[in-house]
Order: sequence, then structure tokens, then C-alpha cells
Amino acid sequence: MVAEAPTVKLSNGKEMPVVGLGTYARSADPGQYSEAVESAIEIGYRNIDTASSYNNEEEVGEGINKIIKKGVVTREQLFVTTKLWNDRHRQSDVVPALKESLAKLNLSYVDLYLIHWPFSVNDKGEEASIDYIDTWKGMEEAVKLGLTKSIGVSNFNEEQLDRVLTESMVKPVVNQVEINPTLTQHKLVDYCIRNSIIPIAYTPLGLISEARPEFKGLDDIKTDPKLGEVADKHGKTRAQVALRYLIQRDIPVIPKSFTKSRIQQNLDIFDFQLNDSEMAIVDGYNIDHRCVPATKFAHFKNYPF
Ligand SMILES: NC(=O)C1=CN([C@@H]2O[C@H](COP(=O)(O)OP(=O)(O)OC[C@H]3O[C@@H](n4cnc5c(N)ncnc54)[C@H](OP(=O)(O)O)[C@@H]3O)[C@@H](O)[C@H]2O)C=CC1
Ligand SMILES: O=C1CO[C@H](CO)[C@@H](O)[C@@H]1O
Repeated sequence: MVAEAPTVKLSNGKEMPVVGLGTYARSADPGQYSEAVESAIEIGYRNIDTASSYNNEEEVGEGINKIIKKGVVTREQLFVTTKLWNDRHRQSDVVPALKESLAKLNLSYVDLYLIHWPFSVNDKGEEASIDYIDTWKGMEEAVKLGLTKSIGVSNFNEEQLDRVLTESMVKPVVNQVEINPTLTQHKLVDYCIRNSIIPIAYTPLGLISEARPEFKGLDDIKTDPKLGEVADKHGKTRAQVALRYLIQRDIPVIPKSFTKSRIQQNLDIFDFQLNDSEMAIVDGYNIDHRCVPATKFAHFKNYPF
């Protein structure tokens, strides 16, 4: 058991724990998602991130419901996020899509529902012409129906956020985007914070993550001694330093792990502080490298990067 993460207040007054468990995996053994969710909550996590496109909502929900039944936490103590996929962007599709997610999760509401990407696709996988402002109206209906406490977006750029802010009634509380030491995203983060949108870091470990051999040959943050020295000084790992760096920039993180010791490690980041020069060392690894470039959508009009 590790101490629970502190929370941040969203612009609508709700509280969100600043560390959550990510649950995306290219493949998983049966039971692996639910076990990770159960372990995480037992360890002290109170924030779980999933998406309809991860095809794991049943298992994630199974883990959540099991641990509630065990009496470890109540539903109200948890913060659960899921996301609307690109093929359900029509305004009238949003509430039905969320109801399907809730049925799979076996929950009556989520805490946060996100538009996963700013572009929409048709059944052939081509870009559809649905404007994300129309999708957003469907998101607002989901709040009114009590199916989600808060709504936000993911992978939106500044221009796209600007439109949602100016053309909507309910404001997005978060923008979930890739941020890590090799993709520091200072400009987008500053924009979000200035506009009371919490930036959430996905793929927060970036190139540090040990399970990404495809990134070999890029600036090797896994072995560079400077980061090793910072980690050793605090008795922490490189991954913990990367997560702590994000937290000190007021950026909540959602690291994914199926490994119990790493799930534990990724929450154990609140008993040390990086000083200014250590923050600058981590920041110095920036090479604007995207682990999730979503290049297959790069020709779309609403591709954000
Ligand atoms: N909105 C969006 O478009 C996106 C959202 N996401 C969300 O963000 C979450 C996190 O991003 P993700 O892409 O998974 O990347 P992460 O940065 O969380 O890295 C995950 C990888 O790092 C490994 N790892 C975890 N902890 C450690 C550690 N302490 N030391 C070394 N390696 C570690 C994991 O391996 P192992 O499991 O074996 O421990 C896993 O392979 C996703 O799971 C998903 O929920 C991600 C991408 C896009
Ligand atoms: O959320 C997500 C999980 O990761 C995938 C691949 O890296 C992304 O495409 C997706 O947006």
C-alpha cells in the first residue's frame, strides 16, 4: 500500500487524483487488465483510465466492481475515465456510445468522458465530416443525463481547443495528450493551464518505458548517466523521476503497467522533490518525439499534430 495521490480541482469543482492507472495494451492475457486494476486499487490508486477502443472495458469494470465488493473502496472514492471512439462522433451517437461503455464497465456513471481524437471516421475508416463541436453537444447531453460527471477531450491542439471553448456551454475540464521528457509540450501545456483545462499526460514514461525496443537508437534516456544520477540521488528509478517531473509541472499522469512492482513504483512519487536544476535536466531530454503520432490519420483535415 502506497499513500493515495493528491487530487487536483477541475474547472467544474470536481476532484481528480493526479495519478491514474493507464490500461491500454496492444495485447493482454485473459484477466490481465482486471488483475492490474485490482492491484492498483489495493495499492492506493483511485483513478483508472480506459477507452472503448481498448476493448477492455468489461475487464476493467470487473476489476473495479470486485474491489468495491471486497470493501476496499466505494464507487464514490474512484475516478473512472472512458473515451468516445472516432466512429461515434455524430451528436446522436454520443449518449448511446457512453451507455454501451457503462454497460461493459458495469457502472452507472463515469467520472470523466473524453472525445478520444478530434477527427471522426466512417465505417470504411475514412475521415467523416462530423464537426467535433457537434460531438461536443452530445457530450453535454451525457452530463445532463448524469452518465458522466465531467467531459473533456484528448489529442486536441490549441486551435481545436479554442473552438470548443468559444462555441460550447460546458467547458472541457481536461485535454489528455502525450507528454513526457522527450515530448515536453510546454506551449500546449501553458495554453491549457491558462484556460483552466487540466493537461493529462498519456504515455508519461515515453522512451523510458522498458517495453519499447522500437525506439532504440533515439537519444537513449534509458541509459544516459545524467538522469541516472538524479534518480540515484533520490533513491528512485528513472520512471519515477519522469513522473515526478510531470507532477511538479502540475500535469497529472496515467502510467500503464501490468507489473505489480511497477504499478506500486509509479504511485510512489510523493516523498521526494526535484530541485530546479534537476527539473532542467529532465526537461533537457526534449526532442519533440511522439510515441503516438497516429500517422495513419495524418492525411485527415482534423489531424491535430
Ligand atoms: N488518449 C490517447 O490517445 C492515449 C491514451 N493513453 C493512455 O495513457 C496510458 C499510458 O500510456 P502508455 O502508452 O501505456 O505508456 P506508458 O508511458 O504508461 O508506458 C507503459 C509501458 O511502460 C512500462 N512501464 C510501466 N511502468 C514502468 C516503470 N516504472 N519502469 C519501466 N517501465 C515501466 C509498461 O510495462 P509493463 O506493463 O510490462 O509493466 C508499459 O510497457 C495508456 O495505458 C492509456 O490509458 C495512451 C496513449 C494514447
Ligand atoms: O489511446 C490510445 C492508446 O494507444 C494507442 C496506440 O499507441 C493510441 O492510438 C490510442 O489513441
